[in-house]
Amino acid sequence: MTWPFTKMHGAGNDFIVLDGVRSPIQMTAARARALADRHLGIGADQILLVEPATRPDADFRYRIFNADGSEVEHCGNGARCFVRFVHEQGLSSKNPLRAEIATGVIVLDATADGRVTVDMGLTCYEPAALPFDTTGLASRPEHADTLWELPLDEAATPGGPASVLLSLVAISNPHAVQVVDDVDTAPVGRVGPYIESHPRFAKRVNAGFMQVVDRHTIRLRVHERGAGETLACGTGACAAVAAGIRRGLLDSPVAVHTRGGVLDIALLGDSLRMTGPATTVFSGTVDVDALVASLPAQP
Ligand SMILES: N[C@@H](CCC[C@H](N)C(=O)O)C(=O)O
Repeated sequence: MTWPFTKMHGAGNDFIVLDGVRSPIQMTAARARALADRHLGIGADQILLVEPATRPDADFRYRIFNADGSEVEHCGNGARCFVRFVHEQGLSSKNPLRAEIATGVIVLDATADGRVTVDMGLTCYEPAALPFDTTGLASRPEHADTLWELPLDEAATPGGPASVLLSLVAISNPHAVQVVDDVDTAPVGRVGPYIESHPRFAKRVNAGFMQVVDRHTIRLRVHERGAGETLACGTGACAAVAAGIRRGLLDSPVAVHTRGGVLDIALLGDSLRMTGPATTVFSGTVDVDALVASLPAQP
């Protein structure tokens, strides 16, 4: 099965984008893993699949698969690349576009300066929305936010703090955000995977580490569920800004400095708007089943 693909990135968060409109694509976890493999495949943080919409109020359906093969609810940087892909491939010239994601419809607007603005859709701060099991945990109110104190395993943080204070945000997908003094020295590589797979998060979680620079500027690193640390995470940037505003640390708009570039986030009423770049890198074709067959069997 040979598929045409386009390699894209949004602030360094990289994607393989597939056109499931002109010919249907059967994505499986094994195919997504093989495509995303950085040594044996094409390499990507996520696979994006553009399909015909299944509801009348959307132009297309937009599906997202993490590098580990799991299908997820949302991807902010990917949403910007989705718009650029649809326009460049001639699938539609409409702007703004309405894209169906797992939890509803998001609105995407390619702006005159070559960037894309995404209205990110529903945001929820209830632990049950992630879901996160709060049984027996200490909580602390901070302005409009509730912080949850998650004990850390000594093995995950040798010599580090015994617990971490998390803001919980669901932007269709789940995020746990903590404030750190300096993102460069934050233990993202050790604590990120620990939080991602903590049993209290039944569907795992994206773990954000936010350094507040001033009331309109943060630095951010995100250990993404199913992909590891990425150069930028769009939904993670929105979650961090929402949490920072609710904690009384930030005011909208906020410039989010990631390792791959800057994302601009504004909170308008209840709605988070993210603006940032979307870049096409190259196109090609791939024999996906030959790729799957060439990979070592999973244990
Ligand atoms: N890179 C993304 C988020 C992709 C999905 C995430 N890893 C999850 O599992 O929820 C973004 O830009 O938002």
